[in-house]
Amino acid sequence: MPANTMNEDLKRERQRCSFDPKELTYLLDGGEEKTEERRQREKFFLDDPELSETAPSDYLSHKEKYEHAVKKACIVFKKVQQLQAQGKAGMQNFREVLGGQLGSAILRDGNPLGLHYVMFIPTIMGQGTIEQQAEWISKAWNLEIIGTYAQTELGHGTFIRGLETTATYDPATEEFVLNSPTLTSYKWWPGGLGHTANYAVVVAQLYSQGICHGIHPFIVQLRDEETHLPMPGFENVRIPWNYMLMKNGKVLKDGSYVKSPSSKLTYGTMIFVRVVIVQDAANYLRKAVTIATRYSAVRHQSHIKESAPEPQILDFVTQQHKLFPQLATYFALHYSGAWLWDMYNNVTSELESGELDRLPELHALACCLKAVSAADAAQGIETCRLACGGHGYMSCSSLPITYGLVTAMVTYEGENTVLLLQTARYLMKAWQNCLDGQPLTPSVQYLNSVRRSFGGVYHKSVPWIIASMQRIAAGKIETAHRHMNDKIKRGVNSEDAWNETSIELVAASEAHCKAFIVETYYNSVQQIVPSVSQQLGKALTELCELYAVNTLLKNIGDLLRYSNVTTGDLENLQRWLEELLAAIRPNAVGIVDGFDINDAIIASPLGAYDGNVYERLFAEVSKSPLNAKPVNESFHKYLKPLLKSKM
Ligand SMILES: CCCCCCCC/C=C\CCCC(=O)SCCNC(=O)CCNC(=O)[C@H](O)C(C)(C)COP(=O)(O)OP(=O)(O)OC[C@H]1O[C@@H](n2cnc3c(N)ncnc32)[C@H](O)[C@@H]1OP(=O)(O)O
Ligand SMILES: Cc1cc2nc3c(=O)[nH]c(=O)nc-3n(C[C@H](O)[C@H](O)[C@H](O)COP(=O)(O)OP(=O)(O)OC[C@H]3O[C@@H](n4cnc5c(N)ncnc54)[C@H](O)[C@@H]3O)c2cc1C
Repeated sequence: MPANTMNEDLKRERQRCSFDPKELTYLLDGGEEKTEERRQREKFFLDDPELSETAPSDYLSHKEKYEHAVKKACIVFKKVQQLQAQGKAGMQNFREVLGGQLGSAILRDGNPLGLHYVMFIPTIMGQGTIEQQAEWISKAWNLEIIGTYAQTELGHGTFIRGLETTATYDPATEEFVLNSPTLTSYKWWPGGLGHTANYAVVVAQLYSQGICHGIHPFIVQLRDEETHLPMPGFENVRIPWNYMLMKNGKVLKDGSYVKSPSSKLTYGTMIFVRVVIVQDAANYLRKAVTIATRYSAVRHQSHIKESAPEPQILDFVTQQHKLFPQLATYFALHYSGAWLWDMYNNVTSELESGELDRLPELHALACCLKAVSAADAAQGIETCRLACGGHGYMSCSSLPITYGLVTAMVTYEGENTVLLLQTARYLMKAWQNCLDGQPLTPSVQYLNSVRRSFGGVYHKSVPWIIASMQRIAAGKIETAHRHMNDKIKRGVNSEDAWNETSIELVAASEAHCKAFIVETYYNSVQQIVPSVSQQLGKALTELCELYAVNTLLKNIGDLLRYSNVTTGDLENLQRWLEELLAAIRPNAVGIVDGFDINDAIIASPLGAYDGNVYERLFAEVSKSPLNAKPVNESFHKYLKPLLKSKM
């Protein structure tokens, strides 16, 4: 590959960008100093020869992939420890390096230590007493033990009250006896459970004095700390009394049970991971859209005008319509995720002082935001893949693997439909409160004002779109509430009525979440614009407008159903969409440059900063062992005899 050459199209794109991409980078990182720290941190890991790929892992066996992953995870861990010793890394960096964008670039096939940092340690922090934290956290932090989070069983993932593993307290020995007696009670899915972890937080039904007290977390040793041999299986495994995490519900030594202030505090780790997923989904989407945007600026194909040369495919408006909403969606999820993270931290400190009031609202928002961000990021990444034509299908483009990672988010940490129904539960209560004149929490305040007016004359502004989306959400919430209550009045019991109305409940929940995202995104941009250059402010505003217009236009049916919008208004919206695509076009490459994703994290010949797509693609395929010899052995073994026999 020619060294140090920059693709001419990308050079031109960079010259025409109206703002300085560095300004966007600093904004996203939280300042120039933070950008420098991040870049140094990335360099520290990515420049390590032991961590860089010698060959793409696609050509390794399953076993080899696992072994490479463990080796790299250990190197990464030691390097994080070095940073820690220099005061340059904390828990957040562990998560970033071991689970986030940087981690997934180093450990392309998954991180055997991921659950240790993302769930095992956070569960001990959130569910353990001070003494338990003191005992376990430092061991876990220093990797003297390796943990995972074992909740899901072969028979149950969603319905955790149905878990079958039991933990029965034996006051005579002051131990819990854990049992997974059936095939369906096998712990199934926990990351690292197979070969890596030697401890787990096991979620089990607690029995004491003959009474079941529901699910609780227990620390269980899985493997010998020296030999790593598995401990005897899950039949009557005894663990000491203080291995039950007892910050919330407790069993006293005599076996009496002390209830938690809320049984849902046991579900705290799930809220934490859902909150983290929103940011993570956004980051994967920005990686995919960086690849597809740079590729679309370099790739020339077909004609717009017969008389002109083949254009960059980014000049096709349909291509812009595929990619620019993904750029905007990244920002929408980024700002909503940041908002949710703040709320999570505030509510968590309130919980520490015994205030539980805001937990239901946090749960409702975390559920729908996790569901919508995972689904939209997955769909957006798939759109980016398709936007790269055949080359997007290639594994080396990194788009299929990125899609694979994000589509898993739709299922884990609460399957999306199930989570949207949790939010719907909250919305049904909110609507009832609204009807009864009861106070509403901030995220559903809009129900009051929308209930008073279903009107609103079109004007070309994001606030009009927010009001329209709130109208749609309120309309859907009202419809689902009314239909469910009609059924109940006709004698259907409330559980069946819920199930029969669940399509509308899920739709109401999604609409509520989309309205929340647009509003949060808009408010964030409004706050940012005065503090950045006029050019960047304009670019950020255009993206926000695009997200709002495009989201509304994807819901034309709902808009017609729940508002007094006219067909003329819809035409105005379509024109606005097209104007925004044209306005964003010159800045598209600048925006993805502003994301400042290191080429080693991009890991795609289609999306490198220099735009040498074809040279890099060629170099990539030449790494395949299949291309090492001109004739593969299988020709002599199988094809040749077959060809001969036909003669
Ligand atoms: C940079 C780092 C990147 C990190 C990226 C992450 C990578 C990690 C990779 C993989 C991790 C994957 C790990 C897992 O998947 S672990 C397993 C996760 N499992 C789940 O999420 C299970 C989903 N199921 C549930 O959450 C629940 O069972 C349920 C669906 C909510 C139903 O529970 P239950 O039947 O008990 O509850 P009800 O429906 O009856 O509701 C009762 C009331 O409780 C409220 N509720 C429910 N959950 C919570 C909660 N978490 N917090 C607060 N309140 C909660 C619910 O709203 C009801 O309230 P009400 O007032 O209406 O009665
Ligand atoms: C990659 C990956 C990693 C994971 N890591 C872990 C881990 O580390 N630790 C761990 O404990 N678990 C882990 N899990 C398990 C994960 O949390 C569960 O798979 C998830 O919670 C979904 O549960 P399920 O598989 O039982 O799906 P199911 O609940 O069986 O879902 C199947 C279908 O039934 C529907 N459904 C179920 N209940 C309802 C309902 N009440 N109303 C309407 N529809 C419903 C769903 O919408 C879905 O369409 C992981 C899973 C994956 C895929």
